[in-house]
Amino acid sequence: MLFLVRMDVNLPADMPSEEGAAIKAVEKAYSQDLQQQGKWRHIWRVVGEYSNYSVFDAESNDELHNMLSGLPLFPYMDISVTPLAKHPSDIN
Ligand SMILES: O=C(O)CC1=CCC(=O)O1
Repeated sequence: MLFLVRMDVNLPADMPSEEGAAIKAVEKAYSQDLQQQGKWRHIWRVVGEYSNYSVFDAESNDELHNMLSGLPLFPYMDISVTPLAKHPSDIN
């Protein structure tokens, strides 16, 4: 099952830069592990925003929730999820 996910990141203004950099490094490793597993199919930066659009391939809502809630930046994110279905005009 494919899901379009938008993540808007809001780090606290008073978070020390070293702490922010450390969380971002762990976030990157977490994301790249899921990408290597084929679970996190796409990640695109939203131009001009600290946001991304991603496509996840999860077997269930619960699996997607576990992946998203495990993000190191999860406490600092607003996340919206759109389930995707096959379009009847898709030739693939
Ligand atoms: O930078 C972002 O959009 C947040 C994020 C998600 C995965 C990652 O590596 O960064």
